[in-house]
Amino acid sequence: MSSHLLVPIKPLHLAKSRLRGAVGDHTALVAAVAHDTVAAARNAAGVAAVVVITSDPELAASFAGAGVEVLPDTPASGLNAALRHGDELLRERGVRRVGALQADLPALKPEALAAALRAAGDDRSFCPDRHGTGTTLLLAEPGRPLDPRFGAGSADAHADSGAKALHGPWESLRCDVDTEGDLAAATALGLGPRTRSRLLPG
Ligand SMILES: Nc1nc2c(ncn2[C@@H]2O[C@H](COP(=O)(O)OP(=O)(O)OP(=O)(O)O)[C@@H](O)[C@H]2O)c(=O)[nH]1
Ligand SMILES: C=C(OP(=O)(O)O)C(=O)O
Repeated sequence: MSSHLLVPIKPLHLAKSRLRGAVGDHTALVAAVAHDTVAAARNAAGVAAVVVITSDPELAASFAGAGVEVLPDTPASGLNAALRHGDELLRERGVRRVGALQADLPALKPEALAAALRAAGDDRSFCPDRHGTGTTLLLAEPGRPLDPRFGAGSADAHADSGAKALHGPWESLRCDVDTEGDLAAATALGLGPRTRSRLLPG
């Protein structure tokens, strides 16, 4: 069954604080990473639609311009609250299967996401990040709430919630970028075009 993927993104000036200083224009890099992530996800087999959740006006405009649906954040702050709100909206519309994908996967390959979605089947599932502690993708069971538990130690939290861990040859899906070391790992896997032109101009 195909999935609708929610992609939450903080206001640009607040996002990816540990990457400040890694490049000249921090907000442009965060936007480039998010656009590469969403573009790859939209091209993955098994993804019915990608829906961005953000209250950042610049991001909202650029994603809308690219034909991506954008939902605003909820008044209740925080990542899991934003995801719960998006999940409720989608399920009210009759969407059967909802997932959450992190916005910081600049090397993501559509084939990698498609393979992980196939491996998930109809199970509640999650993909741990390359460090094994965080989560890059969470999938609800069809017809069931997303019940997101993102934050420090979210891989264990999602496993404790009954989600199946997805392990397979999808390094690009596991490579979220919080630090300069993560950016180097993503660069080795092959960056998406917008991130590449920010980091490796010319
Ligand atoms: N829409 C929305 N997205 C959020 C919110 N909090 C976090 N996110 C997004 O969720 C993902 C993980 O967020 P965090 O780990 O809190 O922050 P980060 O920007 O990745 O990095 P740090 O500044 O290093 O903590 C990122 O894609 C964020 O942009 C929120 O309140 N609303
Ligand atoms: C919030 C998470 O991501 P990050 O690696 O950006 O902290 C998480 O993995 O649950």
